[in-house]
Amino acid sequence: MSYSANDEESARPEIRQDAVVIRHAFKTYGKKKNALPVLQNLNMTVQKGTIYGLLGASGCGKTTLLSCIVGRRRLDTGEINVLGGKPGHRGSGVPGKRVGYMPQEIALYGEFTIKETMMYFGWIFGMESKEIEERLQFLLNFLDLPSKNRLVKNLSGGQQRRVSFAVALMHDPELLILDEPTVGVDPLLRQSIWSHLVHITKAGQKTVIITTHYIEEARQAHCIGLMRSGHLLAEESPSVLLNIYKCASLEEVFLKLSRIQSQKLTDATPVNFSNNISLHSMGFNGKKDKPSSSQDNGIVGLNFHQSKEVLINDANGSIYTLNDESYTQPPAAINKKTKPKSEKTTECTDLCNVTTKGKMKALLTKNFLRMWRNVGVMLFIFALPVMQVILFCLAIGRDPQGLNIAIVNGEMNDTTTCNVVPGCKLQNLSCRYLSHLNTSVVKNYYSQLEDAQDAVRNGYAWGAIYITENFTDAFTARASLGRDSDDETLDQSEIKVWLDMSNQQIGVMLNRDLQLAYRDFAMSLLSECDNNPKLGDVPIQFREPIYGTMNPSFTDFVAPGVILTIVFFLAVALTSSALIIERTEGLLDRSWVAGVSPSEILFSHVITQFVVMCGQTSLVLIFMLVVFGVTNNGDLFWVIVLTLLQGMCGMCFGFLISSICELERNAIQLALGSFYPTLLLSGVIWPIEGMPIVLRYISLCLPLTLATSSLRSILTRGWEIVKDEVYGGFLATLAWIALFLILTLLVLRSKRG
Ligand SMILES: Nc1ncnc2c1ncn2[C@@H]1O[C@H](COP(=O)(O)OP(=O)(O)OP(=O)(O)O)[C@@H](O)[C@H]1O
Repeated sequence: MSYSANDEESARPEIRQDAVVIRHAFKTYGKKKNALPVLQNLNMTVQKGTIYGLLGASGCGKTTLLSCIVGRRRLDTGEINVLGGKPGHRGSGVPGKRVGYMPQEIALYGEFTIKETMMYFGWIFGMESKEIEERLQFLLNFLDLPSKNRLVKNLSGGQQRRVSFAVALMHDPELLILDEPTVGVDPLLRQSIWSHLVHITKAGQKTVIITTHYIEEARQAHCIGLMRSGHLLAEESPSVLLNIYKCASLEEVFLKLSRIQSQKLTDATPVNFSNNISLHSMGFNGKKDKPSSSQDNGIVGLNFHQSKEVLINDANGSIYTLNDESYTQPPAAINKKTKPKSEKTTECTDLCNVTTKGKMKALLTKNFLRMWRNVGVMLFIFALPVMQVILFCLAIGRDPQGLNIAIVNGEMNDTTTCNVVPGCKLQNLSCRYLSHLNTSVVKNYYSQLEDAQDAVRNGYAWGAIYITENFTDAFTARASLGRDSDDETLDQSEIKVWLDMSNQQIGVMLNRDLQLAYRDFAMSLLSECDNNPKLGDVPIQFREPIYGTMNPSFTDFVAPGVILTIVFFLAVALTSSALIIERTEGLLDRSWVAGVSPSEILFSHVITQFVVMCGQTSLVLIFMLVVFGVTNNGDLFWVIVLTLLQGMCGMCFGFLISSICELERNAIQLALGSFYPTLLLSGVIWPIEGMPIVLRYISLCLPLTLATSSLRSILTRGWEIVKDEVYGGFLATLAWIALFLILTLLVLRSKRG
């Protein structure tokens, strides 16, 4: 036998306080000018201690209305009063623990067990673990849930909905808002859910607003709001509705009212339906609402009765209208004193405000537990920076080896032997020169210049070298005659080179090596003959450099930027979808309604990701500086601090992306899209001094640029923090962190409203 709220009707006190009062509510999504409002001049009154069934076709605005009641969204215009306060206002307790909200989507963490789910929400509501355990046991039995240790993702759809329902019931809230809780639930359990709702409202302290597509089950509600296209067509107790419309089912009532509304829209004239009962006509002052301008324009508002209505003022002060003799029962839900109370909440005591500490405990546990449950992903997250550093150090900055050179040496008897004559012997000087070419070069001998050049043309060699058959004589004559040397002597004493300069790095390196080989050759010869190798050297003396080494490596130049880029973009990757995943699964909404603020959510993610980032930063620095021996002449402390700060900066940038983007793929595109411009413009792989002046200024405005040059100065120059180029990088990074955080909070707040 069904247990109906209306069975309790007679036992109820007639005058009740209002739990929810909404007046003249308008709400539009998107651009207000062109869009049709989702809520249109909607009035609603939910009495305390009742079940209010909100019924209506899909898309009529039920969820929107509920989200305004729980403070998740704001009305464009109109007034809303929930539990004596305005939702979203400090001290109202809404959103917060006064409300239990079950959204339409499952909105649960799939990788949590039922118990962990309850613990998370229980802590957010400020409950003690023991209290949560007790409540959990009751809910497991009541909702016929499987073992509390089962993972939510492994439950059936119906079981997941029941867990979601259990979360809403967890803290025994004053106002329970349930968006289709009985979808996918078997009839027996559906009945027991309704019985429970009737039971908890019996004492008059708890209020339930419930939406359902099973219209008939709403017969058990104390009051029903029939909604269509953003209007409330009727707001009455089920028995009164059936009585007035002389229908056998609520479904019929709804169809009848819908037809009337459609007809009115077509006729653009007021419709007086047969019995002329005012179903919903009271304003805050207990008088009939003045027809709104929309009604004047022929859009149906709340009042179907435009005329012939009789206002009844009963002995209890309740006001209702009646023109139907068959109507005997006074409407239970109409209260004369429906004016919303002052925004200052009267009932929400300090107990309503759960401390940030409790919520942070819940949020941090949740974040770390999620990581732990995805341990494979976490291992990858730590392995990734190590792989990147190893690949960078192995693949970048080393001199190319095994470069083929095609050599035609006219002084050699055949193409296979080139005898170096040691000491001060002026014989086979070409071979002596070639012996100074370093080991990165592979010498291939050819007899004809044409063949050597063809080898370069066909990609078999990076350069062709041609030495004449009189090279030694001509070279010796040139050295002894000096300015008196004739052109032929000068020409014959030259080593002629044709390089493949299509690869700038290899071409420049071969150019350098060929010239260095000549310097070594000349110095060794003169040291043998004149005992003074300096005569053979170029007359520019490079003394020991003030910073760096005589042979600087490209790795040392790029490493600071690479360290920061790896840490920055790993943090971006880690955080750029963090909020989106929660938002798309409805979890963020649920946490907000439970009373968690955007800053608490953001802060909990910052702490969690910071821990991960510390691990990543340590690994990057250990592999860069210790394993691969990248130069560090500075203070390791400041290197660590700057790297961590850059990680923080990347993390905050990720949060900003995450808060802006609705879809994960958009966030990924934005994160990836920002990678290359940042890498190219931040002076990581090329000095910004080489950029056009405009780009240079743009470069200085990027988060990595000043930090990179700061870290480079610490590592290679060993500069202290007091140097402006060094602390400039720290200050710029801090400024970026602050900017990203502020923007994220602003975006989150605006989306919450
Ligand atoms: N975030 C949003 N942005 C734009 N339009 C939205 C948004 N949320 C809802 N709407 C639109 O507002 C209207 C009402 O949606 P709402 O979800 O409130 O309906 P509903 O009555 O709860 O539907 P259902 O019973 O199917 O859940 C729909 O036309 C929907 O497309």
